Amino acid sequence: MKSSPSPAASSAPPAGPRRRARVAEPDTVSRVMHLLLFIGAAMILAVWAMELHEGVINPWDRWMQPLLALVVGGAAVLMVWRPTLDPVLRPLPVLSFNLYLIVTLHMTLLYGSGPQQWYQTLTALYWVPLAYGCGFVFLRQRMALLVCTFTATGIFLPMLVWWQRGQLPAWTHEHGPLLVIVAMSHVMYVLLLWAVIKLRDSHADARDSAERMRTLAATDVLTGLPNRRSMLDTLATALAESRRSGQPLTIALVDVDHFKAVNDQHGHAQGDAVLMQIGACMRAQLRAVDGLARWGGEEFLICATATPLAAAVELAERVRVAVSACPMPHGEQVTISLGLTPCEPGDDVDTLLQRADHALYEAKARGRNRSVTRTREQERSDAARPASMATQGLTTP
Ligand SMILES: Nc1nc2c(ncn2[C@@H]2O[C@H](COP(=O)(O)OP(=O)(O)OP(=O)(O)O)[C@@H](O)[C@H]2O)c(=O)[nH]1
Repeated sequence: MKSSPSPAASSAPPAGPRRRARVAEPDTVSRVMHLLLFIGAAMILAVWAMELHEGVINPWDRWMQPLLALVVGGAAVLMVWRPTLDPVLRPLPVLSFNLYLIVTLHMTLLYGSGPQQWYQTLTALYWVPLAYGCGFVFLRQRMALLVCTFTATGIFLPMLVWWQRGQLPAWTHEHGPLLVIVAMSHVMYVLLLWAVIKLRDSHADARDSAERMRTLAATDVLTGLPNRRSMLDTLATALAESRRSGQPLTIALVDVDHFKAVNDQHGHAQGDAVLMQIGACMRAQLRAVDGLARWGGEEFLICATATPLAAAVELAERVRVAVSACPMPHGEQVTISLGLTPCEPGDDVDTLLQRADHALYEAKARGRNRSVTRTREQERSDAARPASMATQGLTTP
């Protein structure tokens, strides 16, 4: 046993509040998208009603706009009603909106006339950047880029060709350059949106890998349990919480008995497998709220929150019996020793660990495969007496 109270405990950073994942949950994203679709459908209907009321609506928009509102709103309703349909239906409103804009623009140019033709062309062109934005919000990056390119080409190419061929009689010489400028601005919109989405994705990637690094830094590679650094944070938090709420807190330092012999007789790889099995076996005996960490080497630490010493002794016994009954990869029984100590007024992480270590030392000294408790009172009276008369903690079995 190489057990020592943690000098690192005092220098450990105080446990900070757990960071909340900043990446939005998928259902939050979906909810926002559904809301956007409902607002979109309402706006299309509002535009339709206004144009109808003002008498500036095209004959084809009389039915195309309500149809578009129906598709957009209907898709939103279906997505809310059946969330599994969400990924399938997501492209539908975007594609319909883009397609509608292409069709209404061309219909306007082919069948509209006079100033109304210009009004309709311009109003449709105003909405196109919104269609690009929807593409990047609702679709995957590549798909969005494809849809936007298709929409921009579908809108501007025929217009430029028709203008070039003089097939747009109401258009003067200036309309051509104007059209080219608008087309260029649309290319810029799409590129800008694409850059923003790229940036957002790379930020999300950076956040994910930072999160992964944090998890790795707090996890023991062999057992998958929290490591010593993480447990020091947990202890500091649990101690502060215990002081604040007055709830009891007990910790137990656990050491595998004669583990060196396992390594020596069965090899280091089997030793590793035994440690993993012990970790899993102990974790299965604890409540989810209890902390269990690989403290180092063949040592583990249990942090039993809201647990008085008497209950922790029962818990330690349960863990000890479970480990000794647990089938091990090398086919032999393995036992553990535990040193328990309750959190008492005036304790900090260091004093707590020190007492647990003393208790563990005593468990080893008394023959191993047992748990021993140690309180502050015992520490004080031991300090006051000669070593030969030191009091002994509660011990099992
Ligand atoms: N396989 C393996 N062995 C480890 C690991 N970490 C520490 N050990 C071994 O654990 C053994 C601990 O031995 P000791 O400290 O002498 O204690 P022990 O043999 O368990 O005896 P007691 O604790 O006194 O019962 C050493 O042989 C270490 O090499 C590990 O990650 N994997």
